[in-house]
This record gives sequence, structure tokens and C-alpha cells, in this order.
Amino acid sequence: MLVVAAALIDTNNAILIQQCPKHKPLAGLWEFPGGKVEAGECCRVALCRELAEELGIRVEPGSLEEFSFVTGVTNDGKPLVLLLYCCRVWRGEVSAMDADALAWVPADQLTNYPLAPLDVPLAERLALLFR
Ligand SMILES: Nc1nc2c([nH]c(=O)n2[C@@H]2O[C@H](COP(=O)(O)OP(=O)(O)OP(=O)(O)O)[C@@H](O)[C@H]2O)c(=O)[nH]1
Repeated sequence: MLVVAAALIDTNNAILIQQCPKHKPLAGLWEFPGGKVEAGECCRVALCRELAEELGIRVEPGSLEEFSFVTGVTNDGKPLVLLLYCCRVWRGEVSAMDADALAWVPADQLTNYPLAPLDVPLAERLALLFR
């Protein structure tokens, strides 16, 4: 499974994370917004679609910058690759359309939140970037 996610970074260098809703496998945990890439879809286009669906913002594919990736397995044992992009430019105000809560968090405080397991190493790498 290919999953794309974004570290939206605001003008204070705070990064957006969202809390997964009760009906999802990662319920209660925090993650970078994003989701699965559909068959035949480009990764950047998929991420722009997910950001529109989950946060109600418009992002241009060219505003996404590849940052890092992790590999792992889903709860039901499927191999998973999670690609994280950074994004500093978007249109609209973020709103929690598919999450229980949103938080803007300084990079060095991301791991204070109970993150989804594969988001943890990505958050640690972001903290190094802003050190
Ligand atoms: N970000 C993240 N996703 C993970 C981890 N582990 C894991 O199995 N996943 C899975 O990766 C997928 C991410 O997709 P999603 O649920 O955020 O997005 P989506 O909108 O495409 O899903 P949906 O269409 O099923 O609602 C989910 O199936 C989620 O359970 C993890 O540690 N971090």
C-alpha cells in the first residue's frame, strides 16, 4: 500500500497533525494528514486530493517537496510505504473534515503526541530539520 502525507508548515514553523477519528484503525492516534494513493494516481495529485478532502485546503502539486519516507506493515499485515512531503503554501483555512482534532505543533514537540507508529520516525526527522 502506498500512502502519502504532508507536513504543512506555517509561518511560525509549526506543523499540522490530526487526530484519527474513532472509526479508523488508528483511532485516537495523531498523524500527518494524507491517505492512500489510488491505482493509476500520481503521488502529488493524490496528496492534493487528500488535503482537500481532509482539511478543505487547495494545494498545488508543485508546492509539495519530498522530505522522507518509511516502510512498514498495516495492522492486517500488508506492506506499506509512507511518503512524507513538506508544504508551506496552500489556499484556504484548514478545518478538521476527517479528524477528531487538529494541532499546530513545533517540530521538536511532535513526539509528545501519541503518533501513529510510522509517523514517529518522520516526526523525529522533522525535529532534526528545525533544530
Ligand atoms: N499515517 C499512517 N498510516 C498508517 C500507519 N499504519 C497503517 O497501517 N497506516 C494505514 O495507512 C492508511 C492511511 O490512509 P488513511 O486512512 O489516512 O487515508 P484514506 O483517506 O486513504 O483512507 P480511507 O479511504 O480508508 O478513509 C490507512 O489504512 C492506515 O491505517 C501509520 O503508522 N501511519
